[in-house]
Amino acid sequence: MSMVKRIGVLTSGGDAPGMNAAIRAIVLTAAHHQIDVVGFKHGFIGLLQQDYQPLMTHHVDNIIQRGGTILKSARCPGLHTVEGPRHAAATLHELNIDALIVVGGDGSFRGALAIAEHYQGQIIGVPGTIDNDVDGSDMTIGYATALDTALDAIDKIRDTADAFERIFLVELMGRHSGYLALAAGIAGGAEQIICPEFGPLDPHNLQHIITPIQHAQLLRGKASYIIVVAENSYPGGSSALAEALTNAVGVECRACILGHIQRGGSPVGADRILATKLGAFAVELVINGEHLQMAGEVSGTLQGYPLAKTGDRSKAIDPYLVRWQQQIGRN
Ligand SMILES: Nc1ncnc2c1ncn2[C@@H]1O[C@H](COP(=O)(O)OP(=O)(O)OP(=O)(O)O)[C@@H](O)[C@H]1O
Ligand SMILES: O=P(O)(O)OC[C@H]1O[C@](O)(CO)[C@@H](O)[C@@H]1O
Repeated sequence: MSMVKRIGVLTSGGDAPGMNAAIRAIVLTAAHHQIDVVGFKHGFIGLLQQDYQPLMTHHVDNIIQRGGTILKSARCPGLHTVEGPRHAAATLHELNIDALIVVGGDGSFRGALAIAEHYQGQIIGVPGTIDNDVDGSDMTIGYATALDTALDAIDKIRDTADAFERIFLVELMGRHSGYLALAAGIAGGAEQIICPEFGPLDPHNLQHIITPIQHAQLLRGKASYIIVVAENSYPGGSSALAEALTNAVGVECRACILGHIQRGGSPVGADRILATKLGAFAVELVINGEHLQMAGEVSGTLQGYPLAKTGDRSKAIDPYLVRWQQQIGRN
């Protein structure tokens, strides 16, 4: 039997579809190994405010299909203070938590590392963010669902863009990464994709965006034209870019910002499976005595990955898709 008696779990940062499935897998796997689970509410805030609840198997009935997170999530400025991580570790010691599992993005893992400076127990991460910008796992929990949500919206925008023969800019989330924008742009048949990995946009030189639009107009006449734009790609966002392009091209451009719609909804099958595997594997990492590792899946194989390296940004957006998009002159 495992020496670990009690595990803490929390969800932190932007919520992602599949976080509930991960919580469920953690609770069910822990129960199988006779390990108790305590869920901390609202991310790290639950550690600072001792806001928690025991998680029994019946608490995770009927949640695998639900978006959001039953534990709630939050960003926790308190953890950035000198006292915050010390305080969080004190809560874990006081409640006899042998290991903490943090479900979130690389920011949450930085928070976990700060707590580890003061905590005697084990810490394991599970990558949950729609941004897919975490090193050490091909996919993060929530990304597949967010991609499908974005596609559903892009397909609908195409209908109205087509009817009005308009240029649309569709802004997708991703903070500072273009995984979602590239994938949704390709799968949505976008005419152009703009994301941070293609280099910063200079508001005074938009010719490389304008020229392909003009070419398309020459070839096809007036027709729908969709540009998928990752957030933070242009000062003032896609609305400002739409205005700049309207002035430059002389065709009315509209911006559509999908925003938090991308974070919601029932997780697709791929996210439920990934979350189940990574949640279960995180508990196994704990039982095996691992510490400061993230449960990841690379090329179909579950593996631990150092938490400290998860934010290194070494996982590039798909180079094959980037090259193809460039070859066909659509970025
Ligand atoms: N350097 C740090 N030191 C201490 N705590 C941190 C640090 N970076 C992040 N955190 C904690 O982790 C929380 C979540 O981080 P962040 O807002 O970057 O989201 P994330 O986990 O990267 O997820 P997502 O990118 O999907 O929103 C922060 O609100 C903060 O409490
Ligand atoms: O909901 P908030 O705090 O505005 O965060 C938005 C950010 O969170 C993310 O959705 C990640 O979860 C980013 O893509 C986005 O930049």
